[in-house]
Amino acid sequence: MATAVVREVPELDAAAVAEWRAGRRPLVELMARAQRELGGVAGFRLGEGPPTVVVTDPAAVQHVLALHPETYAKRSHRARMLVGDGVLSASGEAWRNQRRLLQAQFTGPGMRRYQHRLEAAARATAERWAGHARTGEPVDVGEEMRLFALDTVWRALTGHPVDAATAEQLGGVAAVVEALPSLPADAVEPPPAVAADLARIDEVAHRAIAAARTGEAGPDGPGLLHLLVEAGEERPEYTDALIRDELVTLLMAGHETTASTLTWLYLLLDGAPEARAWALAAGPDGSAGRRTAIDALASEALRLYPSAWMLPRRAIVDDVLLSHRIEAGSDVLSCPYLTHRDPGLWAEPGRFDPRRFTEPGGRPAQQGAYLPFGIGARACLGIRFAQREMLALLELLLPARTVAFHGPAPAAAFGLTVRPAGPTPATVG
Ligand code: HEM
Repeated sequence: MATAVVREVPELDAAAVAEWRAGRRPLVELMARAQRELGGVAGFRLGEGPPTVVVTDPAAVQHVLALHPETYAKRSHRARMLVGDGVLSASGEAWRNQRRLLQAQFTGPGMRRYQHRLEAAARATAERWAGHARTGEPVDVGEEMRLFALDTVWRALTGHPVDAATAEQLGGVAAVVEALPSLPADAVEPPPAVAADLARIDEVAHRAIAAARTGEAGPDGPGLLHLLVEAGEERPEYTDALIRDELVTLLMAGHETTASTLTWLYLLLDGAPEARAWALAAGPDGSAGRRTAIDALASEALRLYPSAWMLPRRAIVDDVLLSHRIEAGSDVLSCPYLTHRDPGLWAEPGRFDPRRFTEPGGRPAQQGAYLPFGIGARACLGIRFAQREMLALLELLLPARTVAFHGPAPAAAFGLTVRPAGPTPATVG
């Protein structure tokens, strides 16, 4: 039987890495160069030890994330400062149990319970935008979307709409998410500004936990937080610390991502007004045709700007990945952002065209070629939640309101998520 030849991962040379370091450019640029020059499994060395491996080939992405999660362990070192032992960063048996408890809330009957809360949050935003349109006062679209996404997840968690003071305090989540990637990899203590934000977030979390324990359920019935508090009554592992971590995890994973996707979508529509017209022409209000088209708008925004643009893992044993030798200890970085823009997979990858998601053959058939929500056991827990909340909002806003940005779209900032690097002021019409 023929044995496949196993070779080393091709690597950028030290000069390329030194040039990148000297330019103080974001990591995504070095990753993009590795992919461009060396292909879908490519490496570079950032220090002593094994190389960092960038994985963009769909079959390799599938291997790492979906087929061999036990070989490629999730690495959430920096995120842990914010989300502690929550389901996003937990591992092994603890992760399995935590995921099982939450999973039911995000599928079938659980999701049905939250549907009208998503819709209520969407209506509240649509009403606010109607006010902005009347007064003509400028809005920051990114901030508006953050408020919407926060309100949605807060209603799911607590049963109550988010109040202004809580929303203000939780602004720290965005600040922490922004600050974390620039901390040294071995940082144990957060710097003072991050520590202050974390303290404010903790205060909100502990207040919400106390309210879930003693207070009344919200007007929409109990929230997900009540479920966690109840779990704490029966299962010793659900301490207040873990309930806090789970709450902050859901707040972070569940609002930064959706908010930046919606903001990117509006920025992209600004450059492609025909796409909005196409979606509105796909069917009347509330029709299946309109919904499919709106989903396609969101899918295409997530192709160009997948909020979780990089999915880091660490090889915990030696492996062979598409005939490349992977050494135990290597950082293996899947990168939906680069896979989604690979010209070998996508026609005219830089162009915003939602029809890719509605027309036959519009997108690559390979698994692993499109993964804004990740793939495999650690894929996003909130896929349906995110899709439904975005649909609920866009069904109301797209036909009713126009958005005129006051300047060109900001560049992308690649932190834990990919966000617009600056404010996004606009007038709503
Ligand atoms: C457009 C919006 C969203 C995007 C693009 C997104 C993307 C992702 C991705 C790519 C992962 C996998 C990370 C990895 O493999 O390392 C993930 C995990 C996760 N997401 Fe989302 N997400 C979104 C919205 C949400 C929402 C609304 C929630 C909850 C309300 C949520 C909760 C989670 C959780 C808890 C995990 C960790 C799952 C685990 O490790 O078992 N996400 N998300």
